[in-house]
Amino acid sequence: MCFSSMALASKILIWSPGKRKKLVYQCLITVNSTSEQFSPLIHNPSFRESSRRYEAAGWLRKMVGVVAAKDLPAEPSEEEFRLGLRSGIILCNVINKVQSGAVPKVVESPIDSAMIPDGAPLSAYQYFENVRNFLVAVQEIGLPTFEASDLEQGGKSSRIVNCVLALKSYGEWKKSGANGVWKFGGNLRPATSTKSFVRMNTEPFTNSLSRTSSINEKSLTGLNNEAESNSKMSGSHSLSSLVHAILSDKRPEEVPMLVESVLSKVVEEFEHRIASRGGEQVQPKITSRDPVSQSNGSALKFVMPDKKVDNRINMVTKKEDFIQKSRVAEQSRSQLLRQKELSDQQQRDIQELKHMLHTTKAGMQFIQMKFQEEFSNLGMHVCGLAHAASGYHRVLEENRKLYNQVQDLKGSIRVYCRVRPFFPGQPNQLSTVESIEDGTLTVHIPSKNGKGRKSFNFNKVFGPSASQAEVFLDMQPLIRSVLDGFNVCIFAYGQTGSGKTYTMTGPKEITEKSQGVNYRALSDLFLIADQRKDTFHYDVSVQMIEIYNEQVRDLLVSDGTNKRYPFYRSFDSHLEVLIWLFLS
Ligand SMILES: Nc1ncnc2c1ncn2[C@@H]1O[C@H](COP(=O)(O)OP(=O)(O)OP(=O)(O)O)[C@@H](O)[C@H]1O
Repeated sequence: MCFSSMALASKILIWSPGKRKKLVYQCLITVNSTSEQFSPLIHNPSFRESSRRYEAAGWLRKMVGVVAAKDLPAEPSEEEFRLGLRSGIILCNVINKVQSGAVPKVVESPIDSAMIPDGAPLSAYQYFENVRNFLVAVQEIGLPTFEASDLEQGGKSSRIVNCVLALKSYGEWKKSGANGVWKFGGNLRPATSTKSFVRMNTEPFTNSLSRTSSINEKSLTGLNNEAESNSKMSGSHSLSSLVHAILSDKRPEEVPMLVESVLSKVVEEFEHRIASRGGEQVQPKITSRDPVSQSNGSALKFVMPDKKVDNRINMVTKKEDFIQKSRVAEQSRSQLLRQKELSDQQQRDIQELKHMLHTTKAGMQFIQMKFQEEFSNLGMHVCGLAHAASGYHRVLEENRKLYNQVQDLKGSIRVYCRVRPFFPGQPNQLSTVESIEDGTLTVHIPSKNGKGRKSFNFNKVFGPSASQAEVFLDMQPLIRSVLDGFNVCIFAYGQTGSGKTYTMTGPKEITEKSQGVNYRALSDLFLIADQRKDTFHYDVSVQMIEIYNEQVRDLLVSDGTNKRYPFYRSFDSHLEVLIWLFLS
């Protein structure tokens, strides 16, 4: 086979939604061929290099036309060659002519790249898209590649030349009908670089991978079968040989799909291995026992740069672990901080509560002590009161006895005299009352020649100016004796119109001031009964009778049928008793 080496590369994007993290693993599969050496075209190195460069430049100019290739001289120096191709436009346009659509989009810069001094930064689009897409396309076809840095100052133009001549050879082979096995006789050097190229705009690329997977499965199966038979034939396990043997009779359009399907298998394997890293340490190497090679039946064997891949995976894993650990540590640190703050706050609260409890306890003890003190004082007061009450009752009893003794001493029968004033209309008439001195009333008797007079003694004599209140004041002590169990009788007598009713009841229109003895006596009795209600209970009843013509009549009988009282008492006929009070 013609290739001394072939580099296949792909970038695997693994989306880990749980960790919200995008991990990019780069996988390089280098397939080393059996060392098949090709004879150099020309033994003089410098001549050989320049003639090859001229050949490459001439072919490129021919392919794009001299106008488009104005920056690329026909026989360029190494620098001219490099500068002419630096923008990647010529390379992309040429490869598109060799294989239509190899670079889907060529970025044409309005800036003249020739005007850009060497070392000046090119447009990012030109640099990354054009050159990179060209290199990806070259890889996909299976041609030798170069480094993007080879287009910069100090880069190796020989690798660019080699790539261009390989592209030329491939183009001529296709033009001739793609019969037989395509051979390239260029001076190829093994691709030692581990750099890979990824077509810009990776999304469509990955979409195409998934879209063509079913087709590629079939192709891959066929590829494996063919590879197996080829490997038997050659007796070698060179993947390069096998791949090229298979690719040789494939149409160029199918090649990228086949390569993609191989890469998709690699991606699956990597995903599988990355996933299996969660539970156990990674099985580092993809060998012939790995699922990819086994499922393919596997004459197709990938000899991977396991150590590098594993190292990178380990590094990424370690980095992940480190990030994860530092995040966990950060979280636990902040959690600890929060817990500490919470704990401090709780400690402060506890101290405050303890202080409050202590204060409340002291307050309660003080209140309890005060309460006990007041309780004992109250007990003493109650005892004193009880003692005083018993003493009071004793004193009250003595007082009552003394009071009633005084009443007795004053006389159990008392006689009072009240002189009525003249009626209105008799102011000029002479009064028979000569004088009133204490209990003595002196009256004039005209029949005895102006000398006739007579004195009468009473307990007390009330003159015409005496008020109702003054009259009652002398009777009040006797009425109060009723509440101590003494019987009292008050009655009035006198001739008609002398003022009995007025004294005992009051005038026709009674006011508080003109109330007579009956009203005042009853009010006084009820007042004292109310004052003594906690000590004594009194029942009060009233009876009103009339004695007239030696007949006693009950004045409170409402139906009037039996007004006559059932008993008779003999009174002097000239006495008229208005009110008989029974008080108990
Ligand atoms: N101290 C007094 N001050 C003013 N007016 C009085 C006084 N005493 C009696 N009177 C008046 O004298 C009149 C006769 O009094 P009263 O009716 O009390 O006499 P009496 O003795 O009850 O008569 P009788 O025996 O006919 O019932 C009444 O108009 C009364 O208002």
